[in-house]
Amino acid sequence: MPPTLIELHEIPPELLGCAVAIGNFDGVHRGHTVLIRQLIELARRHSGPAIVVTFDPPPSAILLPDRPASPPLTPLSRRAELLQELGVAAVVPLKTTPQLLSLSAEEFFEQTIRSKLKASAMAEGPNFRFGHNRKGDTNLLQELCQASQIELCIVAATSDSGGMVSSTRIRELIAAGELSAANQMLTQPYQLQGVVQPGAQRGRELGFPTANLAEIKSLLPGHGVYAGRVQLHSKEFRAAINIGPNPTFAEDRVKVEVHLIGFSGELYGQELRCQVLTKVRDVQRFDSFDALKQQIAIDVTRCESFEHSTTSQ
Ligand SMILES: Cc1cc2nc3c(=O)[nH]c(=O)nc-3n(C[C@H](O)[C@H](O)[C@H](O)COP(=O)(O)O)c2cc1C
Ligand SMILES: Nc1ncnc2c1ncn2[C@@H]1O[C@H](COP(=O)(O)OP(=O)(O)O)[C@@H](O)[C@H]1O
Repeated sequence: MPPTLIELHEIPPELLGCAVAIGNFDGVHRGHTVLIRQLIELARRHSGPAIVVTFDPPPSAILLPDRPASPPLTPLSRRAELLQELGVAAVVPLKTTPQLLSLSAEEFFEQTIRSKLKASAMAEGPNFRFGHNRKGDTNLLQELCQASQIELCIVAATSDSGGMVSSTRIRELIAAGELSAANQMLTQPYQLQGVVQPGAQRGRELGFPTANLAEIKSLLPGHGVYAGRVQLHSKEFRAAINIGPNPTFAEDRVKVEVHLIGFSGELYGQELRCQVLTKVRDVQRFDSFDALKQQIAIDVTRCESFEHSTTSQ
């Protein structure tokens, strides 16, 4: 477990008296960044650390067991990493059990915020809900905090031209292949992490070997060819990524295939992190091996020259 992830029953004394934000923080988007900045300011004023309490798995996985759980934008370790980069001292993952979810809002506040963390301050968004059946809202939180002399800061939601910045909106955009729009809302470009496994060994014959990623624990973008970036051995490579089947070879299995532009070497078994920046085109069936090869060459040129721009946050 990375050092930023700390279990609630293992909180060291130096983390007590912290400023706390509670939530899923999936994706770690621009709205989360605004809230975390406020949290860090609170922590500074109270001379304590800034801590995020999150849920593993997300409560919806327990509350709606019949609905197939959509993979997260960020697995817990990535979420913790991004939050740490924003200045959070530790992330406390609460094991989401039916018992945890059956606690009333008051019990949850008493047990977690007051007794275990001895929080001095809290920051939450206006939609924050807590306790059994999501009964607790920001009004109740305000009352509980006041009674315990915990400073509470309700941070206004961040919006853009499409509405409120939210993990749900980002998830929908990613599933639809609209990575540029999704990335505008994220703190860092969307990342897939996986382990390179052998494929059909066709890529090298095409002149474009592709590292096939397995064990990906986050939401897959909709099928398509994407421009991306890979950090490998402290060097950055542009990448051309194919997410989807290989219809040219009548292969239906969905694969995530990453061609690292300008790299040669062996990647089997290695863990690879790949940022997915923008969609270049849909996956197509080509009439011949050569037609596919020609198109991939065009894709690679486009992906190589794609400049990812971030809005100032
Ligand atoms: C940039 C890029 C674009 C691709 N586009 C398509 C496509 O449109 N249709 C298709 O059938 N396969 C496409 N592929 C996938 C190739 O068919 C696949 O990489 C090749 O069959 C190698 O498979 P392997 O890694 O299992 O050996 C693309 C691959 C790359 C890298
Ligand atoms: N530029 C590159 N991009 C991706 N993989 C590469 C590259 N150069 C070499 N490789 C290696 O080649 C493998 C992919 O070759 P490929 O013929 O597509 O085989 P496979 O079907 O097993 O993926 C990768 O897993 C990696 O080990």
